[in-house]
Amino acid sequence: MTSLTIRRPDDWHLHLRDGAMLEGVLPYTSAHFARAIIMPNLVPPVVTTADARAYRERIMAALPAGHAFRPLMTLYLTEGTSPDDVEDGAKSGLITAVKLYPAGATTNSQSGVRNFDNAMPVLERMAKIGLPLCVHGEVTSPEVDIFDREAAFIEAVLDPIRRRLPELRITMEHVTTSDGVDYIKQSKANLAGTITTHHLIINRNAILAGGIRPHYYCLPVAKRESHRQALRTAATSGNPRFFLGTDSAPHVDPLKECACGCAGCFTSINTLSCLAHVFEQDEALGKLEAFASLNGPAWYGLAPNEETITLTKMDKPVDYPTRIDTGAGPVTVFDPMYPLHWAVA
Ligand SMILES: NC(=O)N[C@@H](CC(=O)O)C(=O)O
Ligand SMILES: [Zn+2]
Ligand SMILES: [Zn+2]
Repeated sequence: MTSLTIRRPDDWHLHLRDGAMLEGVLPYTSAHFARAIIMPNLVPPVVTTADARAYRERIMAALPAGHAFRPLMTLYLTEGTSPDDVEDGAKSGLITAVKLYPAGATTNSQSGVRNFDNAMPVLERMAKIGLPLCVHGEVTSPEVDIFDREAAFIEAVLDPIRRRLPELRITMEHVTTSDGVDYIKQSKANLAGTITTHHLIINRNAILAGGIRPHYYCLPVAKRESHRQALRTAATSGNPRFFLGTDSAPHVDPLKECACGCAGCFTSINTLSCLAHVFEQDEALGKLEAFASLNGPAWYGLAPNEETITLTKMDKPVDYPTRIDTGAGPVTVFDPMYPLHWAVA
């Protein structure tokens, strides 16, 4: 197959940041994607419906002329979040989900949840009104090995929350382990998972073997090869519980290439080329539309996009920049370590 037309995709987990970085990265997402779930981990975080409304306006102001793009806003769950504010935001149509960061788990998560009991009133309200919870699923205890933090989270936090509130709809974000895949597959209802582009492509060797490569460092950290294989199988299976959340998370190069570099891979520019490559390799190009364009909207109760995009396989590799220049500084583009031949027409 040399050309593939699918419904226009959506990105169900995206970091756009703010200010000059927002202006620099948004056009790459809005060029290909119709909608995206916008992560609220700004500094300070997007905590209230008023914060989300103001952030949405800044995103719309940064949108290039002629791009149709709908940001789906989220609220950053804190122990002080008001259930009424969440319900108002959801009922007004502004808020699509609430995001749970265990405090200290990842970039700008200091204001996240420490004691899950304190978040229960909000979670109960969300279960009542059918508003999904997106979770960064890693425990933060220093005793737990960083490669085990996702599996530990499922047992220590996610499963207990689901037992307490079975009606709560939960999106397990950026699943990186076979434990996560199995847990989602086994659950009867109200649980789905997003998978990033980069976790389908790299395992932990990319970060550590032959030299330390900070641009492959993200959270949850990439795991061993068997986990990557499990993610590939899940993504290319067509199972409606799994869909694309790129977790494209730009940081300027000086903050990645230093003694204590930030976590995050910037993939929005070449995600669709990477995905077409991955799905073709696994003889599953016919399932790409389900993963990128159908399963996500179905989970969030939205219609799939009517417009389409066409991916074409070129003889010569597509020329992506190594890095882009934003007003905030240079940002290195995710390198899949092989040439990409699929291009978005
Ligand atoms: N994925 C990452 O490595 N980083 C994200 C935060 C997150 O999604 O955990 C970021 O905001 O930089
Ligand atoms: Zn995360
Ligand atoms: Zn993220």
